[in-house]
Amino acid sequence: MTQKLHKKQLKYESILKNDTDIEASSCPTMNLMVCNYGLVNGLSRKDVLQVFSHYGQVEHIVMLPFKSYCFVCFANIQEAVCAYNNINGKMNTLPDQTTFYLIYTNSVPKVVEIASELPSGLKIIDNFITDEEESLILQYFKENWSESSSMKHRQVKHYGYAFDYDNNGVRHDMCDPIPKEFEFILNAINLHLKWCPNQITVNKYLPGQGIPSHIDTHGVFDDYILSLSLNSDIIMEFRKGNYHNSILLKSKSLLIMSGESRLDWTHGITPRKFDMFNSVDGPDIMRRGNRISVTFRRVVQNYENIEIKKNLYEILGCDKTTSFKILKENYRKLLVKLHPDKSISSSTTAACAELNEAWNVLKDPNSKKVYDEKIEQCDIDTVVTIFETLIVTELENNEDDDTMSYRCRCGGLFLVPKSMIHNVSNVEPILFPCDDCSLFIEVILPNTSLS
Ligand SMILES: O=C(O)CCC(=O)C(=O)O
Ligand SMILES: [Fe+2]
Ligand SMILES: [Zn+2]
Repeated sequence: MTQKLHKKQLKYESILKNDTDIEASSCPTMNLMVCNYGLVNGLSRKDVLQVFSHYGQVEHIVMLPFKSYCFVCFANIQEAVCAYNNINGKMNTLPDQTTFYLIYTNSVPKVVEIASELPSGLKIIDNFITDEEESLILQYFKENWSESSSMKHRQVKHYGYAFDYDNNGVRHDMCDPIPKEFEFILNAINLHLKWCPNQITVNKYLPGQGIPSHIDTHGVFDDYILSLSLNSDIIMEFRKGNYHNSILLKSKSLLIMSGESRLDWTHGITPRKFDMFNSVDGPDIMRRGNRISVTFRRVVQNYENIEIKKNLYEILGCDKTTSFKILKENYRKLLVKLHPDKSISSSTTAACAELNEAWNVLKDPNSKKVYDEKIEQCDIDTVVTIFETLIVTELENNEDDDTMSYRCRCGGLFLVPKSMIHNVSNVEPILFPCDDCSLFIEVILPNTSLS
């Protein structure tokens, strides 16, 4: 065995021992651990069977939620040896032509289900609409789609009120009214909940796209948040503290969040091309299709009086980090473009007033600071969940690479560029995202002062 392969093997053995308290075996057994593939990197039970059943009778397969390894048990040792010799370290016949690294183990872990109990206040009505109704709405979107906001990870369209992603509130500028084609759904919702939404957000997700974990802003929207799923099933992740429940949303189902599930739990969709779910044989994965969701909310009555209008930075074509000089330049340029002396119309007068208002707040460092804090308050609803707080020596040093890393519980990796650790004078801990899920680690730097 090459030295590199041996090193890998030792690493996998220690992960196995750490995670499951199971020992690797130096001589052949009936059990094989696939060390580098599992549910979290998209391996399904069917894939495992396809590769292994070629060499004997596969007795059972143990897939673990959020793990990048799995286990295969044969009826006898000879078959396991045959599989080991033909598969370990060699390219397999799966469409992605991956290479499995295998070790023999003394036993296999007990099957663990993916936590999927509904948080309190959450309800799902399967088949809330019929196949025909689903087709009608999909057809409507096909013919009438114009994006409201181009988001990095999905397409979005709003009706009733425009959603403002800068403060997770709503804007009072132009927005299409709720189309009459949606009326039958509004009626059905009203029949169920005696509640009528006035704002609709449509999200279009391709496989691999998602939405970060968040709580829909309290105060702006009332107690119900509903989501109708169309065209593809998906798993939505609900998190609160250490709890993490994966909830299956089938197409045509209506998700109703209220109470605790709406106010205290975050919800999000991990950007992946597949989802983990509990099949009758145990945890497995399913591939995603193109999904469209229709979110129904009700903007609270007196929200009209709350003073979060259009983002002031956006008005000036810049953001929080823009320098005073550029801010001023932008203001001048926009003013010249808009000034009512040059083109007289009520809309330019309104735009001009808006521009002056933005400039008046942002030109003064004190009022700018107050405004920045107000925006940050609003941003709190986009929750960052910290997986662990670490010091630098707890990270794995990747010798032939300029990064350090740490394994997430989902099987993904937190990558930390070495330059961030050594050349940064920052005294605050820095957050790094998992490349696979919505968690962050917080890294305490050598020169971070701990209070
Ligand atoms: O796609 C979904 O079902 C949920 C969308 C969502 O959470 C939102 O728009 O706030
Ligand atoms: Fe949401
Ligand atoms: Zn993760």
